Amino acid sequence: MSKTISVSQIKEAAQEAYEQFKDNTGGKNADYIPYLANIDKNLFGISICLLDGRTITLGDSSYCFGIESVSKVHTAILALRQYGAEKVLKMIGADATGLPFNSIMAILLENDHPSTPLVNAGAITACSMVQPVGSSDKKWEAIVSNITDLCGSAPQLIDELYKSETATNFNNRSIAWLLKNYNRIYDDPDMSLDLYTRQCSLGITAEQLSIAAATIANDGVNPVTKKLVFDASLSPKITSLVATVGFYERTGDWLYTSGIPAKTGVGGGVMGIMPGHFGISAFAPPLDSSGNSVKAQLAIKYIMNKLGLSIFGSTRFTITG
Ligand SMILES: NC(=O)CC[C@H](N)C(=O)O
Repeated sequence: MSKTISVSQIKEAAQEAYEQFKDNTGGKNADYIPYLANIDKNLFGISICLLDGRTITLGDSSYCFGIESVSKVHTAILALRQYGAEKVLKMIGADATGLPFNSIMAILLENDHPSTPLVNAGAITACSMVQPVGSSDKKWEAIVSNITDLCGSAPQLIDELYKSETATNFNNRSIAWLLKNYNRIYDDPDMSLDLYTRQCSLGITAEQLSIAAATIANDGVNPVTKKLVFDASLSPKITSLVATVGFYERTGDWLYTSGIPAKTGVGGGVMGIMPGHFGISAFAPPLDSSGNSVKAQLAIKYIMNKLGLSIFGSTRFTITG
């Protein structure tokens, strides 16, 4: 089957989602990172980036919030760019853990690898892999420049968030050293943890995340800047990582109900990839018990279902207008 979807239908679906969920009061801000507990819980933005570079934005889509775990996708891409798909599979893995994002149990159960770059353990490992190994400053430059390429504009470090997170990241410190115990940290553990914490503290907008998602959906070419960010062969690898574990222990429920691979962060952002068609992002701080934004989930699900889209469906669709 094939069908055509117009840009105005996409805009209408996004507008309806925004209206329908903007007053939803479900969920609660992350409170284990003090900075996030104090963010205005009413913020809500949606952004869709089409592969011709146009963006459809609603609400607080240019509000700069903590990227948090969505950055795991970006740095996984950097590791893939620097090492290639096979080495990333060997050095980190590409499996679901079925457990919360910060699980120590997951490492103990799988001590042969940290499972995936999209949970805390694998993301800290990915930071340890970033080249040049041994230089914190140069590694940081590479991380920021990769995120800038993907988003088409630079993220801004939220210093208060970085301090807040550094002062409270005891669980992640245990993860870094446990990984060291299993020879799964490829640089200094404290430096790798600091890079991970800093990248989570980068401020980003929903619009920027939708552009990054569209770059993945567009085989590595940023649809806004037209820059080739990564080799096209990496796109399906990235999307498969996101599909497998983007919502941690709730990933199956998410894919089943939304039909789109997406990655969440405790800052309230969600970034979804519709390969060959668009990138979508929504942002709202209150989270469910797994650390996934309640309103962002509702909005993206609504848009996908309203448009009748799913990466698992056989319908081939074209966007027109
Ligand atoms: N799920 C998330 O967004 C978690 C990110 C956060 N920086 C942490 O490591 O706990």
